[in-house]
Amino acid sequence: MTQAKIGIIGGSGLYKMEALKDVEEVTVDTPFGSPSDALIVGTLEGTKVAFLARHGRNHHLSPSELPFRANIYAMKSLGVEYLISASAVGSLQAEAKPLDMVVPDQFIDRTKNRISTFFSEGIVAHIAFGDPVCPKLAGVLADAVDSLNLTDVNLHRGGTYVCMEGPAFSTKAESNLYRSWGATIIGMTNLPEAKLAREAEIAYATLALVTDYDCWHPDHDSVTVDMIIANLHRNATNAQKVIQETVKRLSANPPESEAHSALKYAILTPLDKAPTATKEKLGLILQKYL
Ligand SMILES: CSC[C@H]1O[C@H](OP(=O)(O)O)[C@H](O)[C@@H]1O
Ligand SMILES: Nc1ncnc2[nH]cnc12
Repeated sequence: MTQAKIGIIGGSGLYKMEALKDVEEVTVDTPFGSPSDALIVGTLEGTKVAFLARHGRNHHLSPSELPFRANIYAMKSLGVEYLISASAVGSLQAEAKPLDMVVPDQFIDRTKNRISTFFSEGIVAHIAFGDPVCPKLAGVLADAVDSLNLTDVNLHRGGTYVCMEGPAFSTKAESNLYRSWGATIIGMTNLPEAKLAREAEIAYATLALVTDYDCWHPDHDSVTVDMIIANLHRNATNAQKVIQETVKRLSANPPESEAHSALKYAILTPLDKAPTATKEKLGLILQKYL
C-alpha cells in the first residue's frame, strides 16, 4: 500500500487539502471497520501525506458516530508517524477570539459514548497520557503558525481543550463550569483521537481554529452553526497554509517523539498468553512487541 509518514485529519470546514499534488484516493479496510472516508494520499511540499476528512467529505458523520479506531488504524497502515489534526472549536476565554488558533497541550474528557482504546478482548494496555499531545509536534505546528504572520490571527501556545459528547452545544452552566476549570476551548472530537493515536504510537497534535465564543460570553450570542460557518471558510484557508508549512518543517527535521514508543511499558497482558485472534486484530499496532 502507498505509504506516508505524515497524516492530516481535517475537521469541520476542512474537507480537502487544495495544495496536494499527484493525488491518489486510497480505500482502507481495517479490523475496526471503515474509516470516515477514503484517505487522500498526495504530495505536499515534496513529501507524501495522507489526508482524511474526519466527518467524511460531505460531513455526514456526527462526532458520536465517528469511527475513531478505524481512522487511526488506517493512518497506521499507511505508515503515518506524525498526525496533525485540524479542528473547529469554541472559545472559553475572552482572549481566544474567533479566527485565532490554539495549539492545545491538555484535554478534559466530557465524552460519554466513545470507544477510545484499541485494547480489549484479552489484551490490556494502559498508555501514559499525562501529556496528551506530542510537545515536539505541537511546537513545530505552533512555530509554523508564527512564521506565517496571518492577518487577524493570534496564536495561543498551549491551552486545555474540553472534549464534549455533543452533538448539541453546551448549556451556559456547562460552559461556565468549564471556564471555572480554566479550560481554553471546546470541541467534540479530539480526545478519542489523541488517545488512539498514542496507543498506535503516532505523534499527535492539534491545530484548533476558533469559530465562536460558545454560549458563556455576555456580549456574544450563543453559538449556532450559522455563526460557525461564517468563520470556517477563513479558518480552513489559514489551516491549509499552516499545515503546508508544518509539513515542510517536519519533513526537513522529523523530531524524535516519545509517542513512538508509547506501548513499550503499557501492555500488562503477557503476549505469549494472549488470544491469537486479538493479537491478529491488533496487527500493526502490536507487531513490534510480538
Ligand atoms: C461544526 S460545529 C461542531 C463540530 O465542529 C467540530 O468538529 P471538528 O473537531 O471535526 O472540526 C466539533 O468538534 C464538532 O464536531
Ligand atoms: N462552541 C462549540 N462547542 C463544541 N464544539 C464546537 N466546535 C466549534 N464550536 C464549538
